[in-house]
Amino acid sequence: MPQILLTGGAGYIGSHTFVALREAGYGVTILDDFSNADASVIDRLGRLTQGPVDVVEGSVLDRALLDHTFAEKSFDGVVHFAARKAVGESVAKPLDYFETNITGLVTLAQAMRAAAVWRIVFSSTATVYGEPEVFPLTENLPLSHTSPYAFTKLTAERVLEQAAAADPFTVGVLRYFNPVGAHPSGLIGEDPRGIPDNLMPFIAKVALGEISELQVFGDDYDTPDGTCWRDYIHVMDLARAHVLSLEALMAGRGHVLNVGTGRPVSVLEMHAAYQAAVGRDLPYRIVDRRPGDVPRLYADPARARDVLGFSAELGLSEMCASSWNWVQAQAAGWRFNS
Ligand SMILES: O=c1ccn([C@@H]2O[C@H](COP(=O)(O)OP(=O)(O)O[C@H]3O[C@H](CO)[C@H](O)[C@H](O)[C@H]3O)[C@@H](O)[C@H]2O)c(=O)[nH]1
Repeated sequence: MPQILLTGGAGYIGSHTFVALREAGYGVTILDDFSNADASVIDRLGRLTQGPVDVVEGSVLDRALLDHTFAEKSFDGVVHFAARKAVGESVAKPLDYFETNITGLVTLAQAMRAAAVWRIVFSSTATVYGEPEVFPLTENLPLSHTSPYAFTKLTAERVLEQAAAADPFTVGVLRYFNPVGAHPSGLIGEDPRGIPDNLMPFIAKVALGEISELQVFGDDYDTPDGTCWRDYIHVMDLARAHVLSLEALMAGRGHVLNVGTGRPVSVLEMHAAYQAAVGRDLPYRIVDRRPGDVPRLYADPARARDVLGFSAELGLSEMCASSWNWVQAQAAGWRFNS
């Protein structure tokens, strides 16, 4: 059984990828410092995969811990999620983002090099395309950054590219578009702390009655209904893309790929789909544009299909239904009773 080190494996995308990897027959060890994840996720992963969950608690900045972890087990590859991911926070605390997202990656890559573990799947983001003007987005477009967060992801991509030019790393870079939804069991999902920044968790809180209304940030964009277009991808599809990415790395094929559906969805379309999943109207109000938002962002998913055989299978209704299932399960309090 191939063994994978999954950094950030207790987080939102990491936890779903844990399940997908276990179901695909991989042995998985999670490395997580639980700075943005609840420790109860581990029990739930155990329930979902009906087995023990190997966890190392700590940071990718801890070189001694990484060396110890790589010495304990012979790993065939690493899937690296552990990072900070809030764009707004990155503007306020850029150095924290550089430390975790860039120094963390370099420390991990150094430890991998020392242990001769050469395969890595890296979590990147569509924000590396900056403020694009050509759509859909193909991987060969020029890259830029409009926030410290985007800078860290772009820099990390380049760190890996240059490391792979010198040492035998095989690298899979996955540029996620907008991950949403949850595992159909309702046992794992996105668990943002405090008031969410992102659209779907925000609508979910409106549906739960925790927030009175959705604020739609601008309806005067150059899109059919005036609200921004994004490429939302179900986290279950995204998790599956990581398994396929690892398989390609095992076959010696590095890659840089968009992971999206290629189908843009407006804010109002997402709101309507969530209402349909919930079965009642959810209040919203149009407010001013949010600074920094780009009107359109959606993938050309062709390369991921050609290179990995990956296509997103789940649509907007499954994204909304699974999110609603998850937030209701959480609200019902099972997480405290499990
Ligand atoms: O309360 C809200 C929240 C969001 N939106 C709108 O919904 C759309 C999606 O916003 P999100 O915050 O959910 O997602 P973003 O596309 O802004 O950003 C996300 O996707 C990016 C890549 O596309 C980065 O990865 C980033 O980290 C991640 O938060 C935007 O038009 C935004 O203005 C609202 O109208 N109201």
